[in-house]
Amino acid sequence: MAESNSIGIKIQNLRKRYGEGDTAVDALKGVDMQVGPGEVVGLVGPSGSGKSTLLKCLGAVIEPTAGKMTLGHDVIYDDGWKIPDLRALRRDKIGFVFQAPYLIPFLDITDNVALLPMLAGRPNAEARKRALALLHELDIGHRANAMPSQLSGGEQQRVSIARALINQPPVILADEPTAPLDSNRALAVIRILNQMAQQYQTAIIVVTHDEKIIPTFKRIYHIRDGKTYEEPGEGKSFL
Ligand SMILES: Nc1ncnc2c1ncn2[C@@H]1O[C@H](COP(=O)(O)OP(=O)(O)OP(=O)(O)O)[C@@H](O)[C@H]1O
Repeated sequence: MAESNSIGIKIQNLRKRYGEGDTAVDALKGVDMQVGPGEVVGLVGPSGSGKSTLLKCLGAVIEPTAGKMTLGHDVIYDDGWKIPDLRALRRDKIGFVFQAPYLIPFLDITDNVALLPMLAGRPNAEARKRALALLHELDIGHRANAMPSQLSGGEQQRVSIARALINQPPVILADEPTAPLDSNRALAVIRILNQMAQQYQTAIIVVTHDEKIIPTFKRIYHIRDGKTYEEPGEGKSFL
């Protein structure tokens, strides 16, 4: 479990400029955001507002232009990367959940979840044991030997949440995780994300347009033209 004095995610005055000169695009114009351990917040905004750019910066997929980002206990960026091994950072400190589950079709779901710790050098048996325990927590342990194609879309998304949690990262970035799901399954995914956030003290950012889940957030960051604005959400029960 992440230690309790972790700050989750903190972003300060983050800027991202694509290109240079006349054709430069300022996609992030000084973004501030903070998500505590155990908290799930929504990030919503129109097309082109900077959502993907913000997630890619936070996920250490692209380099910001300026500002500061802290994940868990670590300042990862302060006008330059502060972590020498960005691959290890992405593998160990950040969980990703996407719109599509992107499971590996020729591995059973336990190996799909166990793959990251195996790649990090953990013994296979230990990684599979931990994966199985997580699959049980996500109510899908009874299908542990199934191949991804044998599962429904909602079940596959639960497997992808288990995969995001396997290294117990302080942060999970979820990009439209419920878009293809019907209302009940979308709310089930949000319920699971909230439970897991609490249980593992993970800070979770959910980028979404999904009207089915927006009322469930207690806090929402709106992003417009490269700037974020925080608002209380409705925090509706999703049980
Ligand atoms: N690689 C790039 N080079 C130049 N400009 C880019 C690049 N990627 C994004 N942009 C620009 O940065 C701005 C923010 O784009 P971004 O993809 O972050 O928005 P978004 O909110 O995720 O949009 P959508 O909801 O449509 O995916 C847009 O003006 C976009 O055209």
